[in-house]
Amino acid sequence: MRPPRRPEDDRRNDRGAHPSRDSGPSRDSGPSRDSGPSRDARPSHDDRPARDQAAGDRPRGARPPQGRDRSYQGDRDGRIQGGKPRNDRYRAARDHAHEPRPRADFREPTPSRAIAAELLMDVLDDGRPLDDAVATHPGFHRLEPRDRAHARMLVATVLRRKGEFDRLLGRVMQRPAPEKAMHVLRLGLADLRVLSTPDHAAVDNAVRLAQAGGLGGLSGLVNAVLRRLAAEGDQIAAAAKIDPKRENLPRWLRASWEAAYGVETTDAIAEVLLREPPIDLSVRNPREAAAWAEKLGGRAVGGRTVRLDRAEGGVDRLEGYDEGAWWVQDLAATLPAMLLGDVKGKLVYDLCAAPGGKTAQLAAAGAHVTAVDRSARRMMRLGENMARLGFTDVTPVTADLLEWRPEGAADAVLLDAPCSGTGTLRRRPDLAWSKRPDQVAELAELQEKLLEAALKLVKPGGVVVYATCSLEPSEGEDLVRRVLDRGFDAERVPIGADELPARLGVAINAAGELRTTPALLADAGGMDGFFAVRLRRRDAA
Ligand SMILES: C[S@@+](CC[C@H](N)C(=O)[O-])C[C@H]1O[C@@H](n2cnc3c(N)ncnc32)[C@H](O)[C@@H]1O
Repeated sequence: MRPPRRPEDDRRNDRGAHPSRDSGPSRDSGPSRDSGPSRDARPSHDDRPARDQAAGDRPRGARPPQGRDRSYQGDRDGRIQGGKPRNDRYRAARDHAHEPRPRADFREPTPSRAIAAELLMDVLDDGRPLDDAVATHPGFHRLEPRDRAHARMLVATVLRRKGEFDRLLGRVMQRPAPEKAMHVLRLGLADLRVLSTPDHAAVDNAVRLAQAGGLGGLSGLVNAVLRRLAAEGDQIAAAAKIDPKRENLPRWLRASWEAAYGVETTDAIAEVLLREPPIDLSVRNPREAAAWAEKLGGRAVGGRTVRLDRAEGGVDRLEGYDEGAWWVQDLAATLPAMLLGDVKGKLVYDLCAAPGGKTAQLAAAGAHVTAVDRSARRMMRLGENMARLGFTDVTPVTADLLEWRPEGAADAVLLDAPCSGTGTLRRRPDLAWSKRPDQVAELAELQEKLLEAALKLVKPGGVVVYATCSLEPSEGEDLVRRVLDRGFDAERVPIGADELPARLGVAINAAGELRTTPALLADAGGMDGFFAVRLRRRDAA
């Protein structure tokens, strides 16, 4: 079913803040999962070597570029079709992943669409993380806030629906168009099928966009394809059994989730991933969550979260931002720090801490926090965030956890390990098309080492909470089992439902670990997929 049309000719999405993790330097591009406690509107660059970044937790890794001439079909498993061998192209993209490249691929028909098309080229063709592409696109930042939000919404919609759109296009096109034209068509479908733009405006905009992109020779094709899909899209989708929740995940990801969670839950997750997520704010004083919800026109969910549908003009324009009353953090991302229990007055090592969402939680709870991260750039953000929030009892350390040797052990440790981020696809839909299974395996190796290092940094009898924002068991449940089976001097301390906010007890698995998925509390807007386990280092004999 298509959503009802809105009457405006060229509907601009009016969500002021598009939540995405570290989503670029404008204040109207809000952050998300644990984008850290600032307005979080900065590029998610970090300064690790390119190779590590590619394997890192955040969308650092350039995906294998897919070539502008890639076919519109058959890329759901991320395979490259034709062109240079994948590794060369991947390496090339990775080496240049952080270079801002001025785009001038499209002259503007409507500025937000031209920029959306260029961002799609950055992300899907050149393998750049969306947040980075947005952060470094000069034209994007020259747009009015409303147009920026619209451009982001268009890009996110295409990234969320790419599988479905490509199948639809495949039903009506005899052969693939050049990839640049495919982006124009995908944007047209975003308008037509999701964003409720009236048919004639959607088609017209796409034709003008094609012309503006030097694709004038294909404007007839764009016109014909989109007109046909405007008129018959629903019937064509039904006849071809194109089900959005089944089409929009790469095959390997779907297979991984079906194996871990079953088909029904995977469908439910996929369904949530189609929707724009809410903006979650963590309130400094959890007792004030309801009051802040009322002030900001949101609703209180979980322990300390205020959930907003939108933030007109950006989160940093909201009341409470300047005074540091809250920070942006997905509801699920608030849970791992809660598992440390009462940390007041304790020395806590927050490992892999930047940009500081969990550091802020620990500091707000009265812990003496040492926040360690190897990324100088992200640590700078952590420093800014702590300054805005007024937390003075945080000691920042820029260091590689695998080499860090503090003077003493901590009372408690939180390790929020770098991961594939597949739990955060609601806010970072580009990850679906950039992550690959071999990267997940590489990350699991790193996570194991980091967990072993973390266990050595807590006093005997102290607890370590290990967390990732991944839905892959290889970065969560399986990894912990492996580490414990190897005879590590640690044991799980099962999580109790009474330690979690209401309705989240269901997220505790049989081993007493936390496993959230985006389908949890779907009726209230869902949450990121997170894994967390609490381990106690055994007392020395
Ligand atoms: C999931 S993010 C942390 C998010 C953060 N805990 C928060 O709540 O805002 C993972 C972090 O791990 C850091 N990291 C990756 N490898 C590391 C290592 N070997 N040593 C220290 N930090 C590392 C990355 O720089 C990144 O900031």
